[in-house]
Amino acid sequence: MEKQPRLLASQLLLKNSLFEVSLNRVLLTWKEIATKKKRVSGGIHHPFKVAGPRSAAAALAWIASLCRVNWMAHNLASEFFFMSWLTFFITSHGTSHGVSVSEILAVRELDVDCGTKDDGRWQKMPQKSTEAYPYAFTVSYVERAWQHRWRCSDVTFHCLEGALCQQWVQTIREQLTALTSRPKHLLVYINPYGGKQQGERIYEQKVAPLFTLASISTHVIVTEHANHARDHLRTEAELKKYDGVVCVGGDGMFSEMVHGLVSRTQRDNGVDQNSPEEKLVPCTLRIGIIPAGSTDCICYATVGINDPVTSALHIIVGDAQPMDVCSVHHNNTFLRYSVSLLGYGFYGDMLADSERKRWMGPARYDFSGFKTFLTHHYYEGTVSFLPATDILGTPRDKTRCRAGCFICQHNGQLYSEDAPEICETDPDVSDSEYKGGWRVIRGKFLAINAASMSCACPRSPKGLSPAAHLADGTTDLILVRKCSRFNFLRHLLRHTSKYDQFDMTFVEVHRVRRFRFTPRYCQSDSELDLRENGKRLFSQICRDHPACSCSPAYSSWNCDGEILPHAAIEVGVHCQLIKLFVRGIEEQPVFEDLPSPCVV
Ligand SMILES: CCCCCCCCCCCCC/C=C/[C@@H](O)[C@H](COP(=O)(O)O)NC(=O)CCCCC
Ligand SMILES: Nc1ncnc2c1ncn2[C@@H]1O[C@H](COP(=O)(O)OP(=O)(O)O)[C@@H](O)[C@H]1O
Ligand SMILES: [Ca+2]
Repeated sequence: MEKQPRLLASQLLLKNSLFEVSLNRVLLTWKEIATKKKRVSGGIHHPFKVAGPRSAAAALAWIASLCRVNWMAHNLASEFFFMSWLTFFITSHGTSHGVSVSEILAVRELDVDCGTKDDGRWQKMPQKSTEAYPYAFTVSYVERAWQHRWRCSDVTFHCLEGALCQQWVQTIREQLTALTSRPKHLLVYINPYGGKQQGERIYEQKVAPLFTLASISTHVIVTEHANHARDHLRTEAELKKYDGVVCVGGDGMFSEMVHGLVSRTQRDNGVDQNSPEEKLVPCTLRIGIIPAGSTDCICYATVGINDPVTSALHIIVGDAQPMDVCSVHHNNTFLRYSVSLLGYGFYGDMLADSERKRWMGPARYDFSGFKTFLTHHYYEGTVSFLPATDILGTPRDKTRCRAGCFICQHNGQLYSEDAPEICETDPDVSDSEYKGGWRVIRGKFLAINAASMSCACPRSPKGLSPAAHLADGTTDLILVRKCSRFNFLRHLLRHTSKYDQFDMTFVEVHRVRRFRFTPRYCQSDSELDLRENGKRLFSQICRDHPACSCSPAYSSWNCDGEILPHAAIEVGVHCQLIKLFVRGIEEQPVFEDLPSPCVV
């Protein structure tokens, strides 16, 4: 015989505050909880310990037999903890599944009499359960899927009394309203031409329904030209009306958001962006990225996957992750900000070539990457940098920047205390000097890269600098000296394997706070003007042997996917200048005896 809900306990729970009830251990047993909708088929690695069925037939039988949901109000020592952790457990065959309130997306009452709403998210209740238990509500919550993906799952609760049902809904809504970090109003910019030109479709089909479910209102702008979003944010947007801004596109689109927001914040606070030494004011609005670009490095390196649904869910739950931003100057004039890659030589040349092949979509990078590899140009110049000596962590660490990173917290605190820089000298390096704490290296380089974060992306899941941190106030300066094509290929290939790309004689990596690059030959203003207009100069061919076809005098900088025509630049890191609607890459739990596939 089935157990009836313990009404006394449930009434007590709902009449009084959850606080009071938390003093008594309460277990409410609700009868016949039916459908968990949106089941994902096959290959799901569930982060919780779930003993799932092992075959499709067993899975169906198991789903059909999902029989009981127990809402448990725990007797917790800390009341605060209780408030943030109203936990529900779905029990089946002795297994349970807990969901934190902070990961509940929405709660909705169901009109059982009229049948369940069939809007693609709901499923018809079994006739037997609707007759016996005519009231129901559905809780949508975050479920972790494979490789850092998040999905929206639903669980429907049935009961005998309408009032009780409403009280549950109201109580859960109150809990959700108390989560103040969740955005309610968002300003969304869609780049219709990014990546495979799917931005609008991705937003309408995958993201907008989730924002609606979570009662987030949006103002959506489909951009009409490059820099539309940047200029709108910088000058026109009524930012006070919003809890955050969202871009649908790639790294270039994200870069527009950063430029718009950071410039607006500095202007509002009277900060001169042209001064390289100026301390910038952090932005208060968080930025969300719905990946729809070609590389999606920022999204991939902060979430662990470039998946629009996952990113939308991180926005809904109100995640926040601070991020470093580099400012780039030339002759005391502000050029750009960068959050991921600043690359001269290989990545600059590849980007310049790929811009002419935008019609190829994301494949342009493979084509231009291959072509640039074959040209094998090197560039002469001087790199000066201020090593970050007072911090935790090095670019050769085995540990990675993950959600709640201790190194970012520690180094971020150091930065805000304005600790003085101390630089030790290294007498072993023959072609480098030290000048006032700055280290100077001259040479011929195939690539000079600065990675302010790992720069992990689908092409290189560990990234350009796997141990770099999102918010530690430093950038990893990677110098790849002139070497054979074969060795350079080995270095590049190591970005895609478990081998260390820095463990090669012609590669060095330094964790720095500031750096400068000066090409061996000065660029004239006329050269710069022509480059700014996208033209490549004949005068770029080798200065020593004008008739030969060896390396040009200058490359360009790839600044988060935008080309900088100036070769001589000065770069400074601004610790935690912006915040994203992400939490950093979550550690994935280690499974013992994981059923495969495990369906939940
Ligand atoms: C022979 C195998 C070579 C494999 C090399 C893989 C190394 C990959 C490191 C990639 C770092 C990417 C850093 C991010 C750069 C983006 O900002 C930029 C613009 O992105 P988007 O706006 O989405 O177009 N993307 C690039 O510069 C392309 C890098 C692709 C490298 C092959
Ligand atoms: N409506 C538009 N038309 C043309 N270019 C645009 C538009 N909106 C944004 N852009 C520009 O497109 C470039 C690439 O955008 P992005 O979204 O990063 O795609 P991808 O990853 O494919 O490069 C960015 O530099 C951005 O400034
Ligand atoms: Ca950093």
